[in-house]
Amino acid sequence: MENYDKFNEKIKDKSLLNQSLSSNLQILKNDSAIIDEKIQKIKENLQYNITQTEKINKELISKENLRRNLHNQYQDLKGNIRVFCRIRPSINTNEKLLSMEFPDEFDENKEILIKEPITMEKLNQFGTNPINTTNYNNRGNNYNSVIHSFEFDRIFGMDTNNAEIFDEISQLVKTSLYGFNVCIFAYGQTGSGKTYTMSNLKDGMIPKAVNQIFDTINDSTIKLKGWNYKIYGQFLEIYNETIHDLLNNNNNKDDKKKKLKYEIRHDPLNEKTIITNLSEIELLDVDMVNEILIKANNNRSVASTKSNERSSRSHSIFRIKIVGENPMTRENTEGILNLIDLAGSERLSQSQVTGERLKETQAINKSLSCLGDVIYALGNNNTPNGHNSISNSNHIPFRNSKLTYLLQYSLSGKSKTLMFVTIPPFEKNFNETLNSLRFAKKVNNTKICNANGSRKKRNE
Ligand SMILES: Nc1ncnc2c1ncn2[C@@H]1O[C@H](COP(=O)(O)OP(=O)(O)OP(=O)(O)O)[C@@H](O)[C@H]1O
Repeated sequence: MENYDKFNEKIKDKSLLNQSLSSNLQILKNDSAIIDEKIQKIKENLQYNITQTEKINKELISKENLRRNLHNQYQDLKGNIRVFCRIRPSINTNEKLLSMEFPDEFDENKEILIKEPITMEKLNQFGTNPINTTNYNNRGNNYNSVIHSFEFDRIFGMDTNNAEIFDEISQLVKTSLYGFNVCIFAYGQTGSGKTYTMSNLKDGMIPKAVNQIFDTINDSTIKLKGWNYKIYGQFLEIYNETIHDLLNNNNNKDDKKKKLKYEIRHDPLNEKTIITNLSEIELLDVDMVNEILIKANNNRSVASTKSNERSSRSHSIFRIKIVGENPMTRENTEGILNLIDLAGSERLSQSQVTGERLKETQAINKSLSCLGDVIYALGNNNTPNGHNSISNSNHIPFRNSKLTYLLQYSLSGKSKTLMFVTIPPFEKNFNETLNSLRFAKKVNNTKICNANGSRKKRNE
């Protein structure tokens, strides 16, 4: 009997335990249902957020593309080939100034008028019936003087400084961040201010352009949009149709011994160009550019006994490669900004020089006229979207000089070109000034496409 009671007691305990367990199980089941419900809600929220992020990313890409397209269209409207004329100031000299007239920067009219200095020879030549005349009062005498007129996109007078000039080209520099190739040339006779415009350490176009590129890529909005950029620099010289590396003095000294060859190689599929063996430096900040400019200048001096003469007789090209990557939008860009200080444009008569000087003269004459021919041919070969096309081109003579061959993909396709024609302010330089302006007029006088594809002819 006692055992029976104990047995009953145990059964009672177990049933109590069972009851407690099943009620706990029920609680757990309820909790689990609540947790499942919460997980489901979190999943739904997550899905909603993913969809929203995808939507925002798509909007971001399309807005970024729209912004880039608008920027590009704005640049297209200004023209794919632009020419700016810059007049150098007269410094510490009593040289007689050339008589020139041009509008101030706010004037719509962009014409420069240059009065031909009167010489007895000219007076005899033109007599009293010149083709293009005006009254020119010189020391009380009435002379008829020829006036030459040229029209450019901008004309900068003697008191314009480099910073004001850079303001005008800063938008163009920006297009290289968007994967465009840009060429900025300085063309003019020796001493007209090409190097001052391009490479002046304080505020030349090279340090200013690099400064702007760094400012833009370090801007927080660019980073927010997901873009990372790397910047690389090369500095080369083309002298007598031969390439020299201005960032590697050993190579220059040992060129012959080591037979290092700097050859231009094109990749037509990707429209990219490399120069074999040429040094390339990753630019990490703007201070590196000043070091590069000083180094390049020293290397130029090593290559020649008379450094000034060498700089006048060769083309120097600062090539900045801007590589952009956006993991958010899975986009990649690569743009090249070429800043080019051309050899002095003064035309030495080939009959008056011999030997090394004759070779130099022929090389400069050939490459500068080839540059003019190429730009002119490209200008007449625009596609309806305003881009120069090589594929549907009539023959464009890129191969006729190292300079144009090297710049083939930077002058055509998705590219922009700007030329500074620099002129000195003196009467004594009149003939060369006229030659420079005529060359620049040929470059500027190309048919260009505006954004809606219609063609207009300039400067007729
Ligand atoms: N806008 C300017 N303001 C002040 N000085 C200038 C300006 N332009 C040129 N110069 C000065 O005039 C001189 C000749 O200029 P620069 O060396 O730039 O000429 P260049 O055309 O590059 O000549 P080269 O073909 O020999 O290289 C230099 O002493 C330069 O500092």
